Amino acid sequence: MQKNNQKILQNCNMQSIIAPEQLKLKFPLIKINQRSVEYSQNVINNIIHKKDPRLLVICGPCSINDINAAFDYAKKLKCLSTELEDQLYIVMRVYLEKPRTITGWKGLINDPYMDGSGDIESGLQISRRLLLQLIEIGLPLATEILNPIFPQYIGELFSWVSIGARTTESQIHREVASGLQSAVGFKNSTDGNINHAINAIQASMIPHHCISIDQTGQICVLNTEGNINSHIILRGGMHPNYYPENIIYCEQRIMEVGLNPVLIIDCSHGNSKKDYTQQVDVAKSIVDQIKLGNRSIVGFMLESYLYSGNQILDFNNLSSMKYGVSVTDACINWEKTQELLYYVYRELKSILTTRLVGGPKRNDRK
Ligand SMILES: O=C[C@H](O)[C@H](O)COP(=O)(O)O
Ligand SMILES: C=C(OP(=O)(O)O)C(=O)O
Repeated sequence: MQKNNQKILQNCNMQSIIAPEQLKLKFPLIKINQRSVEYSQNVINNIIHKKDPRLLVICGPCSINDINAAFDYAKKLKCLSTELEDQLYIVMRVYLEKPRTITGWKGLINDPYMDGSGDIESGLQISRRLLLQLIEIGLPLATEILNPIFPQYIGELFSWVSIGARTTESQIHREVASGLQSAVGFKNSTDGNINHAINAIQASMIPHHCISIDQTGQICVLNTEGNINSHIILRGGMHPNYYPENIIYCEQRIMEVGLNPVLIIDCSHGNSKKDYTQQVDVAKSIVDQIKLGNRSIVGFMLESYLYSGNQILDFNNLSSMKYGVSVTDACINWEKTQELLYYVYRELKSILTTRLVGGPKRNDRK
């Protein structure tokens, strides 16, 4: 038997943490809320399969850095989502892990105190408690899965998940996706390549056998069932890829592998050329394309927070951080978000409900 802290890899030490079932005992998902997560997973799966004509809107801060700000944002989003729910199905972005291009803060789970101490056990506890509170408000939640073990702790709380541009090509992430009940969006790669995401969709649709941990924390083999709710997210790369010619190219590539095209457009990242204000133009282009008859776009993503822009995270001066301003990618503010979603709602009202009639159903392989 190895002792907990005995060095296995030479350049690290180890520390045990709480098992998933212990965390869930401390912060249980009560039956009524479990039903509401399952309900919203179903709604989203129906949108992906074009059985529900509403547009999926995944909207929220680039990362969750402050529980109170997340909560304030969620309350506003809930009111708006209730108002617009006959046309738009709004899901809150609750991103708790951040993949970094080189280095940087890796999110609430990995470093909850934002001081580099990396207290992951506290990160998991704080995150699970927050997620339960957000579900209690009545919002469906979305996240990016980065660490393949974390879904064992919090995975059942999300109604939609993403595999990011930096991990779409990873077999491990495709395996995780194949074991999830919720829809999974695979981002195109950071350079704009869409083939990795299309490969990932196909890989995640079939069953896999892979190593993970079980609810007791014991290492185990997972036998996954395959996920028929996988789809692509166009997030741009070296150039934006939300223009009609990009959409048509992507639809054709997806059809070539025998699937009906289902696309979500990320208005941020490469599509906004990293200028958060341009998210509005991307969303407006999506509206125009839908009005002109596009059937493959089923939703879009926005990076939005209470206040606009972003700020540099200074580990040594946390007290000077501004409330409700992103510490990772820049976001549009709440007022702009609201204005934009009202615009989308107004422009698409009466179009969305009819656009899917006779349209291709995603589920049927061609
Ligand atoms: O959405 C978030 C960022 O684009 C992603 O985490 C990469 O961030 P970085 O390039 O600042 O590391
Ligand atoms: C990291 C993100 O996106 P991408 O993987 O597209 O860079 C994100 O949406 O936070």
